[in-house]
Amino acid sequence: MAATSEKQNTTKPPPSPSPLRNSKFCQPNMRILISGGAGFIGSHLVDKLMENEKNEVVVADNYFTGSKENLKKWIGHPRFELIRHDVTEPLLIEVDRIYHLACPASPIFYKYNPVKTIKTNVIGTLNMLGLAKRVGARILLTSTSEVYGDPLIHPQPESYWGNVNPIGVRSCYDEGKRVAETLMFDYHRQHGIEIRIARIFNTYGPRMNIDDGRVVSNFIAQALRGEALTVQKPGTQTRSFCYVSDMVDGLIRLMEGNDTGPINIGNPGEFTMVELAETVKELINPSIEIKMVENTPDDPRQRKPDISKAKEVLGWEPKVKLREGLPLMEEDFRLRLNVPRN
Ligand SMILES: O=c1ccn([C@@H]2O[C@H](COP(=O)(O)OP(=O)(O)O[C@H]3OC[C@@H](O)[C@H](O)[C@H]3O)[C@@H](O)[C@H]2O)c(=O)[nH]1
Repeated sequence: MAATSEKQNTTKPPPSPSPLRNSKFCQPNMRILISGGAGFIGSHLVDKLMENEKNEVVVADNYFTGSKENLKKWIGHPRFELIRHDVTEPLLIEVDRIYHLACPASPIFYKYNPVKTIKTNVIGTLNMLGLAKRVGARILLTSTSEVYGDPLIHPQPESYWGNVNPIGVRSCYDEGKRVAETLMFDYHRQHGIEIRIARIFNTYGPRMNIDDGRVVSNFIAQALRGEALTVQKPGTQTRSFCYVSDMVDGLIRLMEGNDTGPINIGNPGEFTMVELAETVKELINPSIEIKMVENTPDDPRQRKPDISKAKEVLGWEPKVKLREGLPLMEEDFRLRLNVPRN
């Protein structure tokens, strides 16, 4: 008997959040939850989704790394709602879509309280999946390129299983996101939940926290303050940087497309950290120094997305080159650091 009802569960379409969704006479808006919507990528996603008048956007954020400041233009808007909420606690609301972004993403912040980071990834994702199951919502998880660890295959396709240290200082994040991906697929297979998984590669743009600790924000803030750019050794390690508007475009395409993923969303332009420092120096402050400093354990030596799948399945590829995106971020940092252009 139990086996039969379990089998039925996998074939049954997920429940509709409300009878109104199927009504001929009422055309309700699409209600979208964004966990972590007050953060850097989340707030840009809010801006884009709010452009569509058929969308109602609900943000749940605990403000650990996000801030109300990022959403100030929407506070009070009739189609927008902001809830102070930590995803490690259950949330009961009716929504059609869930973008599950909540988790500190900068290594400094996710390593600050690793137990909390893993709880956010595991219990937070369970709670969001529980909500998706109850109300029949489609859920997108923002996973990470860190699931590939220190990759031995380059560039990284989605089929690569990764090279991750399970007991290292980064594992609260990379193993946490790997478990989150597992949970997504288990809920999909076991309960028929509609899932989407994006593997986000390094992303930059306006609204990154000034003291976020990640490399692009560090270098821009240092260049504007006239401080030396701190390249962590050896400086030959590579990353590929995606501008935030391209990232948001990729996430929305993935959510509204038909493929579960995982799909890499990132810019394949690859730079060493020395090259990045030289570019920031040239564009923002040619008189500053570049200094080599100690690195942290398990820093991946190379990272570049293979985006063939995103191109084929989503018709997506990034448009903004690093040399175009850096000045846009510089403008925002100048305003916030109060360093006007001479
Ligand atoms: O001041 C700095 C900061 C960082 N770095 C180097 O820059 C590289 C990138 O470091 P970041 O801290 O920006 O980001 P990481 O690539 O380590 O992690 C990121 O990966 C992808 C996302 O999921 C996350 O946002 C984040 O975890 C590293 O090699 C690091 O050693 C510097 O050279 N100088």
